[in-house]
This record gives sequence, C-alpha cells and structure tokens, in this order.
Amino acid sequence: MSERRARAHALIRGLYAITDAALMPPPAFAARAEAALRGGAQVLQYRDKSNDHDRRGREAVGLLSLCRQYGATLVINDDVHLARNIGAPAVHIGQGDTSVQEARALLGPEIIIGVTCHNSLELAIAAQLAGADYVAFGAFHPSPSKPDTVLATPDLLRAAKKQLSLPVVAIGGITPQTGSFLLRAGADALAVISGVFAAPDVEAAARRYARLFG
Ligand SMILES: Cc1ncc(COP(=O)(O)OP(=O)(O)O)c(N)n1
Ligand SMILES: Cc1nc(C(=O)O)sc1CCOP(=O)(O)O
Ligand SMILES: [Mg+2]
Repeated sequence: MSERRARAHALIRGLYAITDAALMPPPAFAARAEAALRGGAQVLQYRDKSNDHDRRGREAVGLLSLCRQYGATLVINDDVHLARNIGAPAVHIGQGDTSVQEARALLGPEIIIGVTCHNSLELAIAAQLAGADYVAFGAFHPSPSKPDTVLATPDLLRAAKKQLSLPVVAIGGITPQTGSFLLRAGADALAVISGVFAAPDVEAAARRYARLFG
C-alpha cells in the first residue's frame, strides 16, 4: 500500500463533520467548527458553495489552523485550487467535479483525494483505480442538507469493505443511532452536517457521534 493510502486509513476515520454556511453564519463560523473539533471530530470538511473567494479563503485558512491545533484533517470540498492555495491535506470531489486524475495532476502525490460514489460500487472501484484515497457512499437516509440524493443501503458498505482497500465514508441524514448501525456494516467514518451543526450544543452533538468510535 502506498504511504498516502496508509495515511488515508489512519486519518479518514471517526466523525467527519462538514461545514454548512447556513447553519454556521458569521461571526459564529469558526466557533461552531471548533466546537465540533472539541467534541471529537477527526475530519472536518470545508463545504461552501458561494462565490465569495475572499471569505472562502479566510475561512479555509482558519479551519486549517484549527484542524492542526486539534490534530484533525481538513478536507476542502470541490475546490482543488483553494486546496492547493492553502496547502490543505485533503480534497473531496463529486462525480460532477474535477476528475481524480486532474485533481492529482494539480495537487501532487501527497494530498488525500476522496470521491463521492453515491450508491454505486462500480463508481467506487473506478475511483480506487483512478487513484482516490477514500470513497463516500450515500445518502443512507434522507438528508435535510442535500435533498437531491439517491439512497444507499448498508449492504453496499459490506460489499465495499470486501472489494475495496480504501477507507469508506457514509453520509446522508446520519444520527448517532443510525450511525452505529452503519459502523457495524463497515463504515470507517460518518460524515455529518445537520446532526452536528444544527444542534444547539455543537460540541455535545459531535461527542455523541465521536463516542461511537470508542
Ligand atoms: C464525505 C462527502 N461525501 C459526499 C459528498 C458530496 O459530494 P458531491 O456529490 O460533490 O456534492 P457536494 O457536496 O459538492 O454538493 C461530500 N461533499 N462529502
Ligand atoms: C453533502 C452531502 N452529500 C450527500 C450524498 O449523499 O452524497 S448527503 C450530503 C449532506 C449530508 O448532510 P446531513 O448530515 O445534514 O444529511
Ligand atoms: Mg462536489
């Protein structure tokens, strides 16, 4: 196994919290992100669909510094140029985003690349062959944060664990209760937006997920 994929196995696990601009409006953005890290998030994805480049740059740099402080891994969603500009350790790309090959060519051999594979083992096998370092499946439940998803089943996680050698992330409407079932089916990480960032006490909510990982 390559050094980078071994690093992905070590880093892409546990609670994988994803930021949400609507649930984390300024000036509370950084404080809510830090609360998730205090609660035990091991991975934090910066997901912001706006075109405000200055704010996106500032927020991403702030999150990178917070993640370093807490020993967590920052993942930049969609924007490979932002990831390169700030020296992020990981990016996440979807099927309609930059390809794995293009992202790798731009970002080099060290960066961890994660790929959305919806409910398709075939997409995941292709992502692994293309050089991805983790795959994400979902949505396992209807998602309040992203209503236009297809549904995935726990059997997909079981099949993926047998056929892939990459960490597997589960996403979509996951609560601590349903998360425990997905972990038993083979998920290495639980990616969550609303379950963490819509909670009045973000740290306590994050801790409820983090505890599932022992
Ligand atoms: C961990 C994780 N899994 C899936 C997604 C979804 O990515 P994508 O399909 O590109 O959709 P957007 O998030 O970009 O709207 C994700 N971001 N993170
Ligand atoms: C960003 C994203 N991608 C999904 C997919 O299925 O690929 S579901 C989703 C949103 C996850 O947020 P919540 O935890 O609030 O459901
Ligand atoms: Mg995307």
